[in-house]
Amino acid sequence: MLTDSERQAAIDAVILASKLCQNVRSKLDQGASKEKEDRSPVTIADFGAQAVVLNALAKVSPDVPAVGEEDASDLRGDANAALRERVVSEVQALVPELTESTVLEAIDRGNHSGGASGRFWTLDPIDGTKGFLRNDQYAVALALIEDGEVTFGVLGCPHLPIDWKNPDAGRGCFMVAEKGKGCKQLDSEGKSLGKVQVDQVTDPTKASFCESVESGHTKHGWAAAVAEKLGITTESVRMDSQCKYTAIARGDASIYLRLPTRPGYEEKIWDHAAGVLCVTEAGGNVTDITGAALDFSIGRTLKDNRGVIATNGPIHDAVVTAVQAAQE
Ligand SMILES: Nc1ncnc2c1ncn2[C@@H]1O[C@H](COP(=O)(O)OS(=O)(=O)O)[C@@H](OP(=O)(O)O)[C@H]1O
Ligand SMILES: [Mg+2]
Ligand SMILES: [Mg+2]
Ligand SMILES: [Mg+2]
Repeated sequence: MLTDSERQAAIDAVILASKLCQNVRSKLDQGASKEKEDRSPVTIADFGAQAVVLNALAKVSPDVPAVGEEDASDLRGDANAALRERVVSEVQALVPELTESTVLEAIDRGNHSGGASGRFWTLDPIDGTKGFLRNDQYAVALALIEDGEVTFGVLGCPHLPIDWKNPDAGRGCFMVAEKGKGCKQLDSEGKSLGKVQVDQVTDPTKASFCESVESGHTKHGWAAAVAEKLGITTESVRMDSQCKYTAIARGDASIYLRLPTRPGYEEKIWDHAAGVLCVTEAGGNVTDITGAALDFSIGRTLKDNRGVIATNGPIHDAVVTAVQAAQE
């Protein structure tokens, strides 16, 4: 069971980490990022946000481990000295008492392997790093998993319009979902803007759908074929990161398709845990492309699932059927 102090610490930590990300984004240069072994990008903000969140959680729940995307070994050694110094300096601007060694220690708290028993946090310090670097959407995603089930999630979307239809009216949305208690939206000060709900579309031809910007992360051609089968005529909305889950939870869109680009890819638990709970607690449904529930109990990845389909609920079966029928 989530305690009141864990709930508040998690929300505060995601808001603080989002501030760090926005600070870094205002001064991005070539030295602010590097390529990881898998050739994906990581920035000083990914490391800094992981340090800020896992340091805060260590204070409130020291015995609860964490599955985090980033690893401090990417920051150690002489070759990474300049990047490391910038990470520490960004963290200290917000949490002055942290030192280089406590920053690295906090990042390393994310090395847990996950699994089916007990409680652990999972954190994606920046989801959609490519979007972050493009000045586009990104998310700070934190969830609590208890005995293999996602029970709590905080999804920070620092650049997402509070009102999708009115992007000039302010940005920065923080979604908080708790199993059995719904999903609410907070502003960047942590003030509640009320509960959110998925849209009520029951006719798939009236549905709108969203998908990743990056063609390496989802098969755009397959999604276009699904839309055609469903009779959807509006263009897809391409958006980076778990902000797509926010879009479904708030009723900005009805369908999020993440269709595998290659056979061996295993989706990571931190790429989905918080977003999935936001959608289900807002009344929607999330499965893989076969219609099976996502299994967060088997380690750091969703290795028994392929792809993701998130919808408002009533149209879910029709979307799964169309995804199967449109498979190349
Ligand atoms: N091949 C493949 N298939 C599916 N997903 C992959 C793949 N490779 C990477 N990733 C993960 O995609 C995460 C980014 O999410 P999105 O695709 O929704 O955002 S984006 O439009 O690409 O920016 C991204 O998360 P971050 O690394 O946190 O940005 C990756 O974990
Ligand atoms: Mg990454
Ligand atoms: Mg991610
Ligand atoms: Mg990430």
